[in-house]
This record gives sequence, structure tokens and C-alpha cells, in this order.
Amino acid sequence: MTTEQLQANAIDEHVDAVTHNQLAKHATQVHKFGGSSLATTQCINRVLDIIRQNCQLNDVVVVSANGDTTDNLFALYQLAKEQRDTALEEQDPRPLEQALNALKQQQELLINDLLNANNARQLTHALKADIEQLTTWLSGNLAAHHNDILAYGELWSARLLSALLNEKVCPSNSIDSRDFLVIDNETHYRVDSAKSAAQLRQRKQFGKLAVITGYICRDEQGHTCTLGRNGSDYSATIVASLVRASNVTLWTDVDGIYSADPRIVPNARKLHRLPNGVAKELGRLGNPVLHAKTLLPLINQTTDHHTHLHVASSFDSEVIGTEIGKFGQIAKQELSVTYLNDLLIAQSECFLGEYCAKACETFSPICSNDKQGFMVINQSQQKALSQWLASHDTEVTFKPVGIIATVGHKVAERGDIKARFKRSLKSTKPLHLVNSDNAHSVIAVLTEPCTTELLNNVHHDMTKDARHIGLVVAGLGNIGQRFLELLPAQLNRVYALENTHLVGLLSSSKALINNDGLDVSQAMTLFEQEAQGYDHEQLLSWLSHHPYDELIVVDITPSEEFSLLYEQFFTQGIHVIGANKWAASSPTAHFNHLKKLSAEHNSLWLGNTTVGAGLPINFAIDDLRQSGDEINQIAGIFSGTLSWLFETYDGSTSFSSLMLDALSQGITEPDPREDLSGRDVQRKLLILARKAGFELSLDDIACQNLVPEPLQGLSTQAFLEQAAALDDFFAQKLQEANEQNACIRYVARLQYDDIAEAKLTAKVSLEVLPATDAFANLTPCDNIFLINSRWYQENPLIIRGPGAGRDVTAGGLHSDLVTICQQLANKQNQVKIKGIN
Ligand SMILES: NC(=O)C1=CN([C@@H]2O[C@H](COP(=O)(O)OP(=O)(O)OC[C@H]3O[C@@H](n4cnc5c(N)ncnc54)[C@H](O)[C@@H]3O)[C@@H](O)[C@H]2O)C=CC1
Ligand SMILES: N[C@@H](CC=O)C(=O)O
Repeated sequence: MTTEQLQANAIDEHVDAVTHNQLAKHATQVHKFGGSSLATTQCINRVLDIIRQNCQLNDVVVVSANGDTTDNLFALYQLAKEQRDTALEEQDPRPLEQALNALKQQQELLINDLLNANNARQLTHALKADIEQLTTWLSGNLAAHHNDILAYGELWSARLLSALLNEKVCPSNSIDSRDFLVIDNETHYRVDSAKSAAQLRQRKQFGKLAVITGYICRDEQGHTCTLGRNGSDYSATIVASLVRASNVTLWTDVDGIYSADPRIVPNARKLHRLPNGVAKELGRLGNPVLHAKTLLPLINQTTDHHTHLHVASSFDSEVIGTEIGKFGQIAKQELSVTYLNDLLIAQSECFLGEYCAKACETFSPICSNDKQGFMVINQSQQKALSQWLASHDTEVTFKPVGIIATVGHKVAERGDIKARFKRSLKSTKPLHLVNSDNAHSVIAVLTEPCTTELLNNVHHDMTKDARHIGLVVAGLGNIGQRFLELLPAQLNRVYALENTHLVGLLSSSKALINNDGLDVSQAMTLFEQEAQGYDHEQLLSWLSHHPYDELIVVDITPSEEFSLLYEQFFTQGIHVIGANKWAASSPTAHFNHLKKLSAEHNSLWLGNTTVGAGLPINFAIDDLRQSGDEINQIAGIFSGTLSWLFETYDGSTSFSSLMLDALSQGITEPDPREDLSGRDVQRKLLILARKAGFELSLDDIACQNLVPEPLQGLSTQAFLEQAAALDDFFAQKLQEANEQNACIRYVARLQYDDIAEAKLTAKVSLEVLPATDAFANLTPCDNIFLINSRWYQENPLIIRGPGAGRDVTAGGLHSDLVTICQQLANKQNQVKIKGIN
């Protein structure tokens, strides 16, 4: 084994010990807080809350300097330099003294505001010593201490946060990253991982939350170095790779990565999950949050260890941010648009053919083309490139350009996306359209700077139909399975379902959830093979972090308990399609509360199958009311089961065997007593009454129970075994009706009369009807709904058709799904980000 391998093994052992610390609930995580997140007392208190809620002792916190401290230190350096360059007689020491004083006061303010008197005294003392050291450097060998001066920002920030944590949250120690992090130089920033990890291990104290300075490190000679622009993010991912963390969260002032810069494109969509390669490309092409070098340490090529990266807002820590890592197909479909201005296009024969590769190796251009002989570079590279070309004795021309690019997984290989991008640029006439080497972007080189208008237009064209909708199906019985059988064909043929993905399947005890999507054609098989036990807390926790623009739960359970989750679904903005009747027929206060919540959180709630299965009765009532009509009577046969039973029952076959037949056809409720008791019809009448604008509850609807008392308290199984006990009652009722040349039907009736004393009457009961009655001659299983209103007074509106059964109910649920997806497609979210807007 080489020394390097031995060192690497030693690190691995340490890392395993740290990551598998028995006191830790999860693997080590790194949390990095940016300058704006630590700018004021209020911000720092928010950071304390985030740490309280998200950290454990073996985690690592990496900090930037508070607010604009680094800029102020840099300004201090410049002032000192100017002073040095000024003739002695013209020197004025006051501006430097004032700036130094202001910096000191800023720190003192934070210290005194946040810490108790004792701790504040200690930190103020340390600060005083630092200011003395700063003063010495500013008046001494300035250039040699440039980085040492800048380093104070992170040093003070880490010291303060660590002291505060010790005082208020948990044991903590602050670590100066220069004591462990070693790089080769400030050009390549190559980290000596073995040495850095070993030194970090010595500094990290067991049982204390480490607060580490970002941005700064040392070179081999021991000089202070900085990690350049966005260096603290880079520090965080380096530290994560050293401790093999499972996750790094960059807590910043934006709440994620958007499909375009949300400060310029108000309709930008948040990208919840970004594949690593795409994130790197975005960083390379000007994304304001991601920087290409930050992402480098996330994948350890030797160990293949992947650290996930989260971008989240410290101003709104509850909001789901963006996760960067390794994902499946759905995340790979995401597209974004980015731009860069102030670039140069360099045209030279030297860039033709193989020389182009050499130039690219040296200059890492934004894009290049070895057939047309050009490279697009940053303006700052012009001089170096000219010199490089001069040594090759070739001519070069430079012209100012901008770029706009569409970025997404392998977009350069997707003909449809490229064609769309080209179309969106047609008014602009780009100079060139170039595929990036990794194929994750297509770059248009523009003769003029990219404007806000162009960025918004191209973004609109590229992302207008890119809302990803996750679908969770709860209840995999009779109707649930049919719903899933129909799903693959629906997803293929209905345009509105284009970006809808089945991501969850739930039975009462098991769940199968996959953010990368489930294969719809094998849904039930996958469920049987892979589903795991779950409880509602786990379900809600997953739902609160789902990575979709929208999430729809289709409730095809008969469960009251499941319907009680709607409250949390709506609070989280999740949409619900219910075949389950419990919520829509729950007590008035609860129902009104749910309606209010769903409206407040823009959650859509559809339940057309709760009454009449796939029949459009809910739509019809909604439509009448929306168009100003007033309904005063609703009546009919609302139960498919009771319709089938009473239309079929003629005494030749016993009532109980017909009931068992209806159960096996899938038209009854899972427990047929729900139908026979009249409760199912009672619920349906309540649901329609509420739709029609009446405020009432189940108790306001008189209900005749057809289940004999001795059968009422039995288990479902025992009831089915003793079902023959129903037969005498129904045989007698049938005989009595036949004697009057009539028939028996279970009817729902609601009447509103604003003159009568009891204005509203509602009941569901067994009625003896003349054989000629409209309710007496239905196809078995049909429902009939009769509505009287101001517009339908003499001649009622009638809707009739199959009101229960697998196909019509599953079909009705699909109709609800398409309706919701169509409505969501038109929903445009305007981005509102705390810290920006
Ligand atoms: N059968 C029909 O024609 C119609 C039925 N419906 C409604 O559809 C729903 C389902 O009916 P069926 O499929 O016939 O019933 P089913 O009994 O065949 O299936 C229900 C499924 O839901 C599951 N389940 C129960 N509690 C659950 C929970 N808490 N979480 C997740 N899953 C749970 C059960 O394990 C079962 O697999 C019922 O609410 C029913 O009222 C609505 C319109 C028509
Ligand atoms: N059991 C119900 C099913 C639909 O809601 C019925 O028979 O109507």
C-alpha cells in the first residue's frame, strides 16, 4: 500500500467512526450559512433556530463573514494601500481610523446584542487584540498580509456563533480552517485531502458542534489563502468531502435554484431536484447561486461517495429548497435558462482543428467551435489569450458578445428541445448555436447583450408546460386497482397529463413511494414486491418535502381516518381527489374548515365520484349555482347497490344472495351495511345539498336503516355469514308492494320551501312507488337525480345512468384528475422570495 492509500484508509476509519457515531440519529451533515444569513442580530437568531431544528452534535457548521464584513476589510486594505502610495505630507490617517472603528463597532454591536455579559466581555477582549494586530498589519508589510486581513471576517463570525451556541443551544467549538485545510495555491485550489482530513480530525471535538470558518485556508508554506469568489460555499463542500457527509445545506438568502434568475424572470419555477452535471453546467454559465467549483467535491471519484447538496433559505427555513445530486428520469427533464453578458468572442485560425482543444484546456471557454474557429471567453481572459496566441504567431479578433443558454440533462442531444430553443430565438438571430461538450446546454452567442425581455421570452417558451405533478394513490382495492389499470393509457393519450407522474401508492398498512416515479404499467406488482410499512407521521413528513410543483392525493379508501389527513394535505397545498365520502359529509364545522383551508392554500378538492360515481351530477349542480339558479328540490335514487337490488329482486332469488352478488360485482361499499343502512345515501344527499348551497349536517337528514338490529353490531365477516337474516323483512316488503301493484325503492328527498314553517326537509327511506313512477323503471344499478330549481320548475332536470361500479367510478376519478391537471397547467406562480423581493 502506498502512503497515500494508508492515509486514505486512516481517514476512512475516522470518517466511519464519526459518521456512525451511536449518538447521532443521521449521518454527518454540513450546514453553511452565508454572509446575508449572519448579517444582523435578527438573522443570527434565525440561524440559531435552524441549528436547533436541523443539527446534531456530529454535524459541522461552516460560516461566512457577517454581512459585508469582508468587503469592509477589503476597503480597509485599499485605504491603507492608498495611504501608503500618497506622499507623506498629504497623508490623512483619519479615513482609515474611521473605517477600522466602524468595523470594530459593528462587531461589538453583534457581540453585545447577542451574548451574555461574561461571554461578551471575553469576545470583546479577543476582538480588541485582533484590531491591534490589524492595525499593525495595515501600517506594516501590507501586501504580505492581504489574506490575513480578509480572514478576520470569517474568524469573528465563527467565534461569535460558536459562543452563542455554547450559551444557548449546545456545546460548540470554533475552528479556524487555516488550522487544517491545505491547498496547493490560489490558482487551482487543489486540496491536500489526506492532510486536511487528518488535521480536521484533530481539531474536531467529540460532543461539540464544530463551527468552521469558510473562505480561508492555508497553502503548503503556511500562508493564509482564500478560496476566491463564493469561497465559503466551496469550503462547505470541501469539508463535506473530508468528513464524507451525506448532505451539505447552503443556507442563503434565496430559497432554491430557479429555472431562471427570479429577480429578472418573475415566473421562474423552482427546480426542486437538479442532477449534478446539470447543476455544474448552470454554475459555469452564470447561475447566481451555484458555482462550478462548489460542486466539485460533491462526488469523490475514488470512493464514489456522493454528497447531496441542498440550497435553502435561512429567511424561510420551512420552504423546500433545491436538492442537487443523483436522480432519475423526472428530474432529468427539468429545463432552465441562463445568460451571461460582457463576454468576448475570439476568432482565430488557431482555434481550427486540434489547436482548439489546447486552447480550451488552457482557457476553459464558455463555448468554442473548432470548425468555425472561435471561442467565447470572459473579458478578463482577453490579455492572457492574446499573449498565448502571440506565442503561436496567429492573428485574433475580439468582439463583445453575450450568451443565452438552455440548460438541462443532455439537452444538446434532444432534438425537440433544441428546435424549441431555436424557435424562441428567431427574432434575435444569434451568431452561433453551440452544444456544450457535456451536452447539458445549448448556448446561443448573441451580438448584443442578453436583455431582460429576451430572457423572459425564451424562458417562457422553454418552460411554459414544465410543471411536474406528482400523483399519490391511496386505497388499492376494487376501484383503486381499476384506476391504476386505466392510468398508463390515460397518461399516454391525455395531453393535460403529460407531466404527471405516479410517485406513491398507499394501502392501509404499506406504502411505496419513489420521487423518481413508479412504472405505471407495473404499479400493483411493484407495490406487492417493494411496499414498506408506514404510519401517517412518516407519510406527512414525506409529503411536506415532495419535490414536485404540485402533488395530488387520490383517496380511494373508505377510511374516515385517512379523510382526517385532508387538513394537513390542504395546509401543505396538496390537492385531493376523493372517492371517499367521509370528508365531504363530515360535521359542518369540520367541512367548512376544510373548504376554507383548501381555498387559503390554493389546494383543489374534487370529489365528483362521491355521488353518482362517474355521472356529472356534481358538475350540473355547480353549474346551476354558478349561473345564478336556485335549487329547491333534489330527489332520486342515489345508491347503485340499492338500485341494483330492488330492480332485480322479484322474490325468486333471496335478497341476501343478491346482496352477496352485488358485493362481488364491486358496486356495494366494502361493508354492504353502509348501503343497506341508508348511510351511504344519507351522505350522498348531504354532499349534494351542500353543493346546492344548503348548510346542514347528517343529523338533519332522516334515515331509515334497513339492517335489522341484531346484524348491526357484527363484524363485516359475521354480517356476511348471517346475511340470510335479512330475507324475511324484504320478502314481506315486496309482497306488500306487489299487492298494491307497486314496487319498493330506496329514495332520497330534499325539499326547500321558504314559505313553510320547516323550510328544509330531507330524508332517505324505503318507499313504495307505483310501478309507473320515474324512479321505478331503472336499469339495475342506475342512479337517477331529479332537480327542481327556478329554471327547472315544472319540468325537472334529470340525470340518469350507472351510479356505481368499477369502470364508471375509476373513469370518474380520471375525469377529476384531468380537470385538476388542466387547472394546474394554467396556474402561474409569481416568485416571492424573502431576502430578494
Ligand atoms: N364501488 C363503487 O362503485 C364506488 C365506490 N366509491 C368509494 O370508493 C372507495 C373505495 O371503494 P372500493 O374500492 O370499492 O373499496 P375496497 O374495500 O375494495 O378498497 C378500499 C381499499 O382501501 C384500503 N384502505 C382502507 N383504509 C385505508 C387507509 N387508511 N389508507 C390507505 N388505504 C386504505 C383498503 O385496504 C382497500 O384496499 C370507498 O370510499 C367508496 O365509497 C365511490 C363511488 C363508487
Ligand atoms: N356503494 C355505493 C357505491 C358508490 O358510491 C353505491 O352502491 O352507490
